[in-house]
Amino acid sequence: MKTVIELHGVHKSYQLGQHLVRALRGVDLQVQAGELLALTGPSGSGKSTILNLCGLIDQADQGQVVIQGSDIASFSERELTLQRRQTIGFIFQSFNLVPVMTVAENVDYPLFLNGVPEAERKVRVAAQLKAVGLEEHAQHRPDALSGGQRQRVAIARALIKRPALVIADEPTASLDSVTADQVLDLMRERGQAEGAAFVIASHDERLTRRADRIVHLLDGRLQ
Ligand SMILES: Nc1ncnc2c1ncn2[C@@H]1O[C@H](COP(=O)(O)OP(=O)(O)OP(=O)(O)O)[C@@H](O)[C@H]1O
Repeated sequence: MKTVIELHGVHKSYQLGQHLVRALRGVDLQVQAGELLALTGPSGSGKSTILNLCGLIDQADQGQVVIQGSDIASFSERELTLQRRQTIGFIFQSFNLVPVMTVAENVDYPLFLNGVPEAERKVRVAAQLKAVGLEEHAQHRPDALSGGQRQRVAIARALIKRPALVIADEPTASLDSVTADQVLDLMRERGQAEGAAFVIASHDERLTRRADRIVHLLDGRLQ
């Protein structure tokens, strides 16, 4: 199995006024290709901080973050941005779709940013929309869709660039329970089909039932 992302002895603190908040206190974590990892823990335990580090949005104060064998400390800002664009897909609780773009344009956007030729983009977007069951909504705008359909668009957008890693922050928190089940099944199925590693922060028990592995955080440490 190929390791996609590794955290070694990671510490991260935030300065909050006069206080230093120790969000992570020595975290070791490795996620393999095709694995779905659920990150659980109470509010404030450090889940989002781990997602931000794995998503190369933030950097550790101490310790190493290694993506596909490269320590990110060796990356320039530009290399970090490129790595994020090419290797990592993001799924958010509130979908974060672009409201003035159609469903197809939202899904196409990461490929456009990565400079993929238009003819190839069209084929890949059509295939990805079909895979998430939204081909009939390609020309609709997100506000014409249900919450579950919007999250399917977000899944298609995250997977369209064939990322090694998908980061998801509470992806079912805005969905009713039937829709949440469908979205989770879709993430699981598409993730396995595409061979992407998923790191998902969630309190949702349905997710933890479908995960390959569950890690529990408490006060910035893995239990
Ligand atoms: N930008 C920031 N500035 C100051 N403190 C922060 C910042 N981001 C996070 N923290 C603090 O770091 C700790 C860990 O926060 P984090 O958001 O990672 O937890 P979480 O487990 O994701 O919580 P939740 O489930 O509520 O989203 C908390 O005490 C939080 O207040």
